[in-house]
Amino acid sequence: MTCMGLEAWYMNCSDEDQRKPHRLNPNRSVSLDELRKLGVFYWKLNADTYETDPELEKIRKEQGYSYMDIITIERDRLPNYEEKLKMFYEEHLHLDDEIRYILDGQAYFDVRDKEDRWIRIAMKKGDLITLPAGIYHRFTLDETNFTKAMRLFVGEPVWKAYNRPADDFDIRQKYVASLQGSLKAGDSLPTNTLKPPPSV
Ligand SMILES: CSCCC(=O)/C(O)=C/O
Ligand SMILES: [Fe+2]
Repeated sequence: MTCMGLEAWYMNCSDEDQRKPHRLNPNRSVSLDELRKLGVFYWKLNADTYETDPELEKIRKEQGYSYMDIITIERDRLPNYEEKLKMFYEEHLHLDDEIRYILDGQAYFDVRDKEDRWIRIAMKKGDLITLPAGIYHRFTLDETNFTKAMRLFVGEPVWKAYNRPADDFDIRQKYVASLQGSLKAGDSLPTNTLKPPPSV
């Protein structure tokens, strides 16, 4: 299913090249609503005007995304390309939200659903996505082997990734509790569940 430009689906378990789509047969698509329930949020923007885009400015202000840089992921442009791609595709979590805006090219983010199944999210130019702190996920280029992405962060960026298993982290436990709707009074929610974007 295509939803305002974002397409996501459940993955098969084949050992084929990670850059292939890995769709089930028949395909089983995942809606924006289902992604939102996992704490994954999405905006569609005009990447051609990202330097002056008031809509991006508004999101950054509202969500507190004070930091930004741009990463180009391509064999001859990214230092230690192979090593980094391998690292990005290891299943991991972060202690903070991961916020990425695709300025050019395309790529996949994979996230685990509540039953620990992989969902593949196809990111295209103009897609801005936020993955909540504590969600297990990974990233890969697709068969076009190129993407340019803006990385956004609240405050000073922390890129540290914790590979699975990382279940003992407080943020992981809070994330899992938020999925089950069992947060206790006084617990803080993963950031994005507090600040959902307007519907797109
Ligand atoms: C598109 S930025 C590279 C991927 C990355 O930083 C990360 O943490 C993937 O999960
Ligand atoms: Fe990550």
